[in-house]
Amino acid sequence: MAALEILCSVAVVFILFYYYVTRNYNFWKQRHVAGPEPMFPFGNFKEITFGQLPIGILIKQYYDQFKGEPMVGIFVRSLPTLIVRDPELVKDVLIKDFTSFPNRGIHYNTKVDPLSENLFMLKETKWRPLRRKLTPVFTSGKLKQMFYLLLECGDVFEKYLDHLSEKNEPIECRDITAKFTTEVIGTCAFGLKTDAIADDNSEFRKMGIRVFSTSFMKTLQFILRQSMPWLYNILGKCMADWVVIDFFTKSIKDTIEHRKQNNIVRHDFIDLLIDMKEHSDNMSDVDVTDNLIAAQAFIFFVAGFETSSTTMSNALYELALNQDIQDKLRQEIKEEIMKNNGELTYEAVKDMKYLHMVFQETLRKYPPATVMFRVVNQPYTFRGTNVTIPKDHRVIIPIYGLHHDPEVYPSPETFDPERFTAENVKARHPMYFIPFSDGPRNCIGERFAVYQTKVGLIKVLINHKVDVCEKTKIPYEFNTRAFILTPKDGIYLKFSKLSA
Ligand code: HEM
Repeated sequence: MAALEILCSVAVVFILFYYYVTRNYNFWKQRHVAGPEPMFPFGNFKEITFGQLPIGILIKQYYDQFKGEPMVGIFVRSLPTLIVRDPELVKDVLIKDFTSFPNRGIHYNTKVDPLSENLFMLKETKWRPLRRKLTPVFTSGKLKQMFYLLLECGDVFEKYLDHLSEKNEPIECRDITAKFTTEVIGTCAFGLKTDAIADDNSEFRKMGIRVFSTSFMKTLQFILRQSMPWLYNILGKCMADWVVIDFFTKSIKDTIEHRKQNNIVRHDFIDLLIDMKEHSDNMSDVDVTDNLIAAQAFIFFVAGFETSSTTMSNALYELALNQDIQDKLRQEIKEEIMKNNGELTYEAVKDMKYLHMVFQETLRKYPPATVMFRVVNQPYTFRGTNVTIPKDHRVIIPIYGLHHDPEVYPSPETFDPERFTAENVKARHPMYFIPFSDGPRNCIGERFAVYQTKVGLIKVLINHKVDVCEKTKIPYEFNTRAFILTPKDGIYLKFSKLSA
């Protein structure tokens, strides 16, 4: 009898759970939006739940499957979510109708994680004044002032490469490029000499690895934060990585104190953040505390080092596979430096047109952020359609799908910088190339990323030839669990010093 009761209870719980998860599965049918059939209990996210595919690649499969549709309705487990395919509608979401889509829908709680009070996570009311204050930090004028810091890091990197290439062994590019970008961001965002390039025990490098490592606890924390925010608010503090939080908070607070006491001016992010604190007028209800400053420096570090280092590694990988492109690029680099009296200046980098094409093609083929999320803050009808989504529903911008659309980029897996001649760019809808996104909430660090990545590439290519070797995986597999598009294993290449 007891067994029967238990069985009945289990059946009732299962039926309730089934009903709860599938209650919305008609959502897109009712709105006549095409999409794949959802599967209980994963919706259309089975591969993500089991870590079988990177999110951008799964979304690209739906993008390809529903060719010709302006949008595709899917279910993130039980949550109706819309993939926006049509580039005009993408433009509406990101730019024209931004007032309806200002948020990414990431839950955060500063009591649980003090560094979550950052530009990437904040909701519109706090985000707007902060973004307005931080935008001048990234102007070309400010970047020009900071360029000498990039060069200093570039010089250390170049020496390190000389030393490594002498060993004549395969070099793991993801590691060396991450050391370079850690040093750059550490220098610019924290005002510290991180020793990330030369010292394998650099604390900043260790923290960088720790922030981007994947673990069961991190996945659980992410799922909890997004699916059960109330429970995250209770348990999140125990799950947060306090080693990372304490390290970054202390580093930034110590630096600010040291600068103030010694009247140090370096024209880097820290100076600009201190300035923001001292002139915190027009910040409406935002209280500019040391913690808020630390959270911004932290997000510059997190959003800036892995994205740029992965881009550098991917560019080197493609250049090793395409020696003609590498030769042409090196030729341009040498010519532009010669034109500037043998110096690598901000202007010289700006004038390297072919480098820009290689950089863009790298980001087309390997966009580090493969999708973007937005949450609508009021009922919204997509232009030219009868499709209305209610407040608080999510949309996905399929960056990887758009970048790999064969009708826009024939043979999308071929690496071809010529896709980015001025003429070819003009002939395409601009929303088919959005590695940094677009509109008011795009990547604030775009300009910085461009220069950091280019200086790193120049420093490698000016004196070294990069080749594939026996350890190079062609093609390489993607890491299916990381949010940023990264290779599963390292990118091993051979570096040979060129004669002067
Ligand atoms: C190749 C390098 C990079 C790529 C591909 C990249 C891409 C992106 C993308 C796609 C977004 C989301 C935009 C959206 O949702 O519309 C973003 C946001 C952001 N990125 Fe980057 N990023 C890069 C480097 C950097 C760097 C170097 C920094 C800082 C120094 C940075 C700081 C940020 C911040 C703070 C945000 C949030 C902006 C906001 O919400 O207002 N990123 N980035």
